[in-house]
Amino acid sequence: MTHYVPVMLKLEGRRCVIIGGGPVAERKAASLIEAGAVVVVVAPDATNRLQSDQSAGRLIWEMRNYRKGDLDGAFLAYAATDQPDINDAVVREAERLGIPVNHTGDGSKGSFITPSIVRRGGLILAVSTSGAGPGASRMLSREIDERYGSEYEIYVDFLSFARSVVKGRVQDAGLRAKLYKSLTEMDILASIREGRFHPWSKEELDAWIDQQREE
Ligand SMILES: C[C@@]1(CC(=O)O)c2cc3[nH]c(cc4nc(cc5[nH]c(cc(n2)[C@H]1CCC(=O)O)[C@@](C)(CC(=O)O)[C@@H]5CCC(=O)O)C(CC(=O)O)=C4CCC(=O)O)c(CCC(=O)O)c3CC(=O)O
Ligand SMILES: NC(=O)C1=CN([C@@H]2O[C@H](COP(=O)(O)OP(=O)(O)OC[C@H]3O[C@@H](n4cnc5c(N)ncnc54)[C@H](O)[C@@H]3O)[C@@H](O)[C@H]2O)C=CC1
Repeated sequence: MTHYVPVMLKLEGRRCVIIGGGPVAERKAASLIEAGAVVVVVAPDATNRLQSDQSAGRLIWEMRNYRKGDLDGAFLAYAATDQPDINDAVVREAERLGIPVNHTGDGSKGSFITPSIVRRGGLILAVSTSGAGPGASRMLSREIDERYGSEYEIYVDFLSFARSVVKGRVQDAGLRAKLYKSLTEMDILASIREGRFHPWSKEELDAWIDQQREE
């Protein structure tokens, strides 16, 4: 089995090209749109959702068959047609251009695959079976969805705010490490769950940093 390496891509403003306009293309497009990517769909027909996304200006739909050159300038590519030969040709073009490509009809032919995802704000929990069983990935992520509630979004927001203040204020790497460690050790999640948590103000954080500095 392929040993995949998960990465987190920042796609805002980047051109992502999907060849194909069926339900699978629709699913990939939805997550790219959410990320603020410049989404281009090339297909002679498209699902209702893709069409409404095009009408609303959320994606560009080239209403025609794939042709070589469609991946020019792309940061990421998806081969999502129901035609194995076409999907293979898209992968060949992407490989030639050095663009990461997802082959939706046979994951092992592309250079990346898509996990099933649960999001809680900045927290992302991704599940993949390395292509072995997409349905199983979906099932597992539904279990995760039930297990991890909205408190994680508040928690991650808090961490993001607290760490950015620490980063801006504390030059000493040793003290920064100590502060990060105590942030992770505080039982913030429990206090959010019990309704005891209130987001810290900048002043409260500053006071906490000063207190930790002295200890
Ligand atoms: C390799 C991969 C390539 C890629 O697309 O990146 C791939 C490939 C294939 N999927 C197939 C079928 C199905 N895929 C789903 C669903 C999802 N598939 C996704 C990812 C991946 N699918 C990548 C590997 C993920 C991993 O590592 O586990 C998810 C997680 C993410 C997403 O697509 O966004 C999304 C769930 C999103 C969610 O809801 O959370 C369902 C279930 C359903 O639709 O309800 C079925 C039917 C049931 C079944 O077959 O299990 C087939 C057979 C086609 C055929 O034979 O006709 C292939 C081709 C092959 O086998 O390679
Ligand atoms: N990766 C995944 O999660 C899954 C993958 N699949 C596989 O993904 C493929 C696509 O699935 P669906 O979206 O359900 O298929 P679909 O048959 O509904 O849609 C195929 C799309 O490809 C377009 N197309 C066909 N020839 C084309 C060409 N030459 N150039 C551009 N577009 C072209 C069609 O117009 C249509 O929009 C299938 O091969 C299926 O085996 C299926 C289920 C899940």
